[in-house]
Amino acid sequence: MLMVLRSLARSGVPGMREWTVANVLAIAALLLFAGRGRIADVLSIDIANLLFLCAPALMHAGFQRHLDRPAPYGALAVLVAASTAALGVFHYVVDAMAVRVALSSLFHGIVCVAMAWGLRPWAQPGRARYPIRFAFGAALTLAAAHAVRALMYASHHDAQVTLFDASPVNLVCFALGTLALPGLTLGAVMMANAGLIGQARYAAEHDHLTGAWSRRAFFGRAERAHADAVRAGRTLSVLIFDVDHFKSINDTHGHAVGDRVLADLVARTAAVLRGDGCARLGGEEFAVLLPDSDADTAVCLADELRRTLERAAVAGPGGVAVRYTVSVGVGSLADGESLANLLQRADAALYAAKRGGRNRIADARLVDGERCKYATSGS
Ligand SMILES: Nc1nc2c(ncn2[C@@H]2O[C@H](COP(=O)(O)OP(=O)(O)OP(=O)(O)O)[C@@H](O)[C@H]2O)c(=O)[nH]1
Repeated sequence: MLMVLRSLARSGVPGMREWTVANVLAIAALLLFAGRGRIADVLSIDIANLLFLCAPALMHAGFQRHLDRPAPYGALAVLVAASTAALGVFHYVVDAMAVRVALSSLFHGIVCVAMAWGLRPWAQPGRARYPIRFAFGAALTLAAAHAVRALMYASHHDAQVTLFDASPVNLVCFALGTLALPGLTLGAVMMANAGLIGQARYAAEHDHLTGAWSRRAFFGRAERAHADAVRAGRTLSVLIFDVDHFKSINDTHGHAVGDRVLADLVARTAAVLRGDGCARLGGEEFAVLLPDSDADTAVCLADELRRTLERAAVAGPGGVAVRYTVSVGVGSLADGESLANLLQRADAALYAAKRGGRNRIADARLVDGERCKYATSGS
């Protein structure tokens, strides 16, 4: 497990450092426990117990950080310190191993309950479900097992117990101790992997600058929307639009202001056309799919968008308001039409709107070769 965690060390996944240190401490603790009788008691009992308490505490801190929550280091440190002090009392004042085992299990049980509560799957919207459920189940199982173990040892506190007797109880506890951290770590690695896959998918499907769908995602979504519309006999429209004279905005106000215009355009488009979201096809060209919208509705929405953007402004150098406009091509799916043809007609309509003077929309139904018989335009 440690090697698996090491392979993910440079992934930048939040919580990875805590999970790795937890595993190192647990291994060190188990080695010290195994040295009982051969090395000093302070190492094989006190230090080993301390490290063994720190391991689940760090696992919990790692899960919290992974879930974008603050790690409760203060509370965990107090709990570890109090438990270590109590373990010290039952070593140096009254040497009672059963009580030490019960206390250690009580600590593990409490931390595992806190861990399970932090991982509760119903409070993690937007995360891959299986890894969260696995880690939650592992934490809950461990909490229950430690609770049983704590009760068992607490009720036999006067019995002479050693951890290395081949009794059934010890075997169960040994199996628990061996599988506990790997089980939690497996959950952590699954969550880390799911997070990395999610990030990679987001990066592939979104434009970094504006947050709009990427060109690749747009074509995937358009294919699905087209297939749905054909199968159900429903309408489908598409808007393709482009910032007018964008080069001159860049040249006049700088590239950073041009970037701001693109981000502003995407945010405003999302507010006007809630539908499928805006996609950046490249440069300053964008598209929006409008499922269940016929041509007339799409023309109205396109004009609402054009008017909204015409009124918009972003801050330029020295606080100057930089305005921009768009030209829009509107295409609506005809009977039996392919997606490629629909997009090609919407694109042709966009260029008709550009030729018509910009800051206007052109309806693909009315574009005939080089001529566009109909376009709505701004002032
Ligand atoms: N700031 C910024 N500029 C970009 C980005 N991508 C492309 N551009 C610029 O967009 C400009 C596009 O210019 P043109 O294709 O000539 O189009 P235009 O000036 O908008 O003219 P029309 O479309 O005909 O109205 C180029 O200057 C590109 O450098 C970007 O991500 N950020």
